Amino acid sequence: MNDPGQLFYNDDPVPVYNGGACQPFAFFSKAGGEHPYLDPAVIQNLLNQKPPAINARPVQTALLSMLTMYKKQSAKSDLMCISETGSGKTYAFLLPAIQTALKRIEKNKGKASKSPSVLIFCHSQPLAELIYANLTALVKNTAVKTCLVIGKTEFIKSTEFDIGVCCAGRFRNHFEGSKRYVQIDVTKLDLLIIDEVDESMKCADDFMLYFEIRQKTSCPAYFFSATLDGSFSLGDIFRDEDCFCYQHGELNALPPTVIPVFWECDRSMLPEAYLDDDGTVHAIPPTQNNTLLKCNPSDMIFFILKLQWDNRAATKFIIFTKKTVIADFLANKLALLGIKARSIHAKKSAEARRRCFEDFKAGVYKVIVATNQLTRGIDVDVDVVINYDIPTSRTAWIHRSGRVGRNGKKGAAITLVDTKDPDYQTKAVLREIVGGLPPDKKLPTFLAEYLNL
Ligand SMILES: Nc1ncnc2c1ncn2[C@@H]1O[C@H](COP(=O)(O)OP(=O)(O)OP(=O)(O)O)[C@@H](O)[C@H]1O
Repeated sequence: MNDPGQLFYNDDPVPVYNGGACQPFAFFSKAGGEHPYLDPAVIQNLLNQKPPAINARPVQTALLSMLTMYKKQSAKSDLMCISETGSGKTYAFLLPAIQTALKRIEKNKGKASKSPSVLIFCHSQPLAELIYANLTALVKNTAVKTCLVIGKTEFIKSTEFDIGVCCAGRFRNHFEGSKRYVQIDVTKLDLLIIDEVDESMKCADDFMLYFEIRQKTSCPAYFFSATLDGSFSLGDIFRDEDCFCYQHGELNALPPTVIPVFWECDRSMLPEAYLDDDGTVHAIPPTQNNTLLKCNPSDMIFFILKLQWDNRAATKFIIFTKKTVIADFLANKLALLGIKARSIHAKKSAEARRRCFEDFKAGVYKVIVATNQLTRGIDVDVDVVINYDIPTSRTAWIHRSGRVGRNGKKGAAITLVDTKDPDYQTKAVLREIVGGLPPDKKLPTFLAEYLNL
């Protein structure tokens, strides 16, 4: 977290306020003094967060520096911002978004704008809901009007808002407009923000929408992600002739706060953990020096949870799996074994997801079983991530595992590996995952043998 990262303007490294005597952005609140960029109400809202945001994270310092030290250039230029999972990118783009909207409101002398000043796009509804919750908390007691434009909600009736948080599919209806859908005018946009850019650009329809928006406006666009693996095209959407880039941490790697762990499982083994007729849990605790012996993956998860709880090592867990049906199966199996768990995936409503997160925060459930839809951007306080299966790409594994080790806190990411899995693709992804680990990371023997390393 002490590493300030590096800001570039047209490939040249440029300094940011990162320490020494001159650090107006290291703190959001300077006792007795006005912040050089942020509105006092927004600062108060940052301080009211739980826990309060008092110090700016490096990515936030860099962006605020860019907007003030290089005001003329940043008024026109795009930004590509790559910073590790959990490093604070959400506030890093929300703060400029809010200030941009406030500037428009001031220019309009408080009169409502007929079209948005800032649009923030992200690839999934749960992420949009989370960003929107952060946004509404930060604009409290300001004149900024916000709007959530995502599927499975009512169509918006008015375009008189300043900042919209959107998913491309629903936004398309309002972009084109019709008798049924009010049309959002993007020609007056002041700032376009695309979060999880590498994921968003992989979908052809989303890509086309961003392309069309960029054709209609000359405003700057900011792109954010923790990964950028080259498996997608930025096309003309990122205007790289005059641009800023920021990077914090190693590209496409886990932050050092995440400890990756690999455990061997065997899908063909019969269940060992079961509940008998009188409700007693029978489990053969397969441990040896605190390491689990091989068993089937759902039992493995039960034993991992027990081991961690018995040793008071961790309290809250998120388990990832590729399939909705497996997420439901695992949550049910854990519940049968007396562990309160909830599954959360695309087939659940926004309201069910919101309740699940609230209950999880309150400690009603200690375990969430999620699908890939929750892989990116989701910020819940967990100690351990368990990868029940190997995801479809190394970047997905980084994002899944990056749900721990956030905001400077340490956490473990356990990946279950079935060495009998015949799927060539899974093995190839695992090889990429292992290849991207720090060179001094010691691999368990079973994994090194399985991958012929
Ligand atoms: N300045 C700050 N002070 C205190 N907490 C902060 C600060 N900035 C961010 N946080 C907290 O750190 C956590 C991680 O931030 P955030 O979700 O923005 O990370 P991210 O970089 O977007 O991660 P990901 O790539 O996984 O989406 C959040 O809980 C957020 O509230």
